[in-house]
Amino acid sequence: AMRGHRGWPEQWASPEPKKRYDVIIVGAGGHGLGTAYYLAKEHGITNVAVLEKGWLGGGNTGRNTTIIRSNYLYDESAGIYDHAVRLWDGLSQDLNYNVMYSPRGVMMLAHNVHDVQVFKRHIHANRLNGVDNEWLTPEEAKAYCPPLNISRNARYPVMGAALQRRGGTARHDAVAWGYARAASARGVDIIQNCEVTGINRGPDGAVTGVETTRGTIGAAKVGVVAAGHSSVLMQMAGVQVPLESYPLQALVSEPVKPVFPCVVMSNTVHAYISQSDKGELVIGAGTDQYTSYSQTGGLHIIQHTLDAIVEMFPMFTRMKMLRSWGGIVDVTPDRSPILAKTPVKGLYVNCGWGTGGFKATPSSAHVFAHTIARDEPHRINAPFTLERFRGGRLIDEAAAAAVAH
Ligand SMILES: Cc1cc2nc3c(=O)[nH]c(=O)nc-3n(C[C@H](O)[C@H](O)[C@H](O)COP(=O)(O)OP(=O)(O)OC[C@H]3O[C@@H](n4cnc5c(N)ncnc54)[C@H](O)[C@@H]3O)c2cc1C
Ligand SMILES: CSCC(=O)[O-]
Repeated sequence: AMRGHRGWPEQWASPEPKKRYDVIIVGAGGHGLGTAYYLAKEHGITNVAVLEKGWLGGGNTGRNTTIIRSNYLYDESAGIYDHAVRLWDGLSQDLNYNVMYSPRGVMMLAHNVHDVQVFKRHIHANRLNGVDNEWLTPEEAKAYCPPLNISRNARYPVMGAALQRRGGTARHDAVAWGYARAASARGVDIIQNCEVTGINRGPDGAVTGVETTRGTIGAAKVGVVAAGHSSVLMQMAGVQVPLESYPLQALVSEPVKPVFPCVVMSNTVHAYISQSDKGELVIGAGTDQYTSYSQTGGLHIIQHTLDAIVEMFPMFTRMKMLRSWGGIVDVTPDRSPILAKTPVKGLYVNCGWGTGGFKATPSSAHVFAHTIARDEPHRINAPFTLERFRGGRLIDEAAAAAVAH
C-alpha cells in the first residue's frame, strides 16, 4: 500500500481542520482537488488541506457542459490542453474511478469565410504541434453528425467544420469525486463548508496561512484555485489579477434515446451541444454581457442559444428543456489561464480559465502541483504568468474560446 494510504474508502474523509498544514489549496473544484491529488501522488506532499466554502464540485466543475478538446491556436496552449487530453485518456484507471471520458469527437462549425480561414489556420497550427484536427466539407460534417442542417438557405449555412476526433466529454461530477476520493485516500484533508475570509502574511510579506469561517489555519504555501472568485481571494493578499467574472449559462433537455453522436460547437452563433449518457441534450451558451458573481443569467441568452440550436438541428425544434443554470467564469484579457507563482512568497494562483477550464483539469492540476511543490513552474505552465499582462506577451486565444465569450 502507498505510504500513508488510507485505503479506498467509499468516498472521502471529512475531518475537522488541523491548526497547520504544509500546503493549503483554496477551492475544491476539479483543479483544486486535482492539485492536492498530484501533490500527494507525484511529490509525496500529503499534509495538505483543500478548503471549500460550499460543497466539493459545487462550483464550475459541477456546472459545465463537459467539452474536452485541445484545438487551440498557440504552441503554449497546445502544451497545456493536449497534456490534458493525454491525461484524460488514463484518468479513470489512475483514480480508480470512472470519469466516463468519451473521445467522441468535437466539431467546430464554419459559417462564413472568416470562420473557414480561422479554422483552417487552427488545423495547420494543431498539426504542427501533433494535435489531431481535420477539415470536413459540409457533407462530411453531416455524415459525422447526421442531425446537422447543411441546407444552403439556413440563416448561418455550414461551410465546413474542423473535427478533433480525440475531443469529447467526461462526467464532470465524477472528476471532482474521483480526485477527492483519491486525494483523501493519500492523506489529504478536504474541508467543506469552510470559507477562506483572509490570507495572512508575516512581517517579511510571506504567506503564513488563512483566516476561515472555521478558524485560523497556518501554512507556508497557499494555492488559490477559486475560479470566478479568484480576484476576491487574491485581493485578500493584496494581489491584483486581471480577471472579469461573468455568468455563463447552460441547459439540458428532457432525456431521449441516443441521437447525437459527438460534440458540435459554433462560435458564430454562440451555441454548442452534446448528449449526456443519461440522454439529455447538454446545451451551452455565450456569457451574459455584464460582470457578476451570480450563478444565474438572463433568459434572453437561453432564448438566443436555443434559436441557434434549432437552426442548426431542426429535429430538436420540439424538444422540451428540463432545466438551466449558471456558473461564474473568470475571464482574462487574452482568454488564457494564469497558472503561476505570485509576487507574494508562498502564494500561488491557478485561475483565468474562463469558459474553458474543465477540459484542462488534469493538466492544470498536474503542473500546478509541480509549481507549488518545487516553487517554480513546470515548463508547460511557464508561459502562463501573471506578469504577461504587464509585458504584453499575451497568449491570445479569444478565437478558440470565442464560442462562449
Ligand atoms: C455553464 C458553464 C459551462 C462550461 N462549459 C465548459 C466546457 O464545456 N468545457 C470546458 O473546458 N470548460 C467549461 N466551463 C469552464 C469550466 O467549468 C471551469 O473553467 C473549470 O471547471 C474551473 O474549475 P475550477 O476547479 O478552477 O473551479 P470551480 O469548480 O469553480 O472551483 C472553485 C471552488 O472555489 C470555491 N471557493 C470560492 N471562493 C472561496 C473561498 N473564499 N473559500 C473557499 N472556497 C472558495 C468555490 O466554491 C468553488 O467550489 C464551463 C463553465 C460554466 C459555468
Ligand atoms: C463553454 S465552451 C466549452 C469549450 O471551451 O470547449
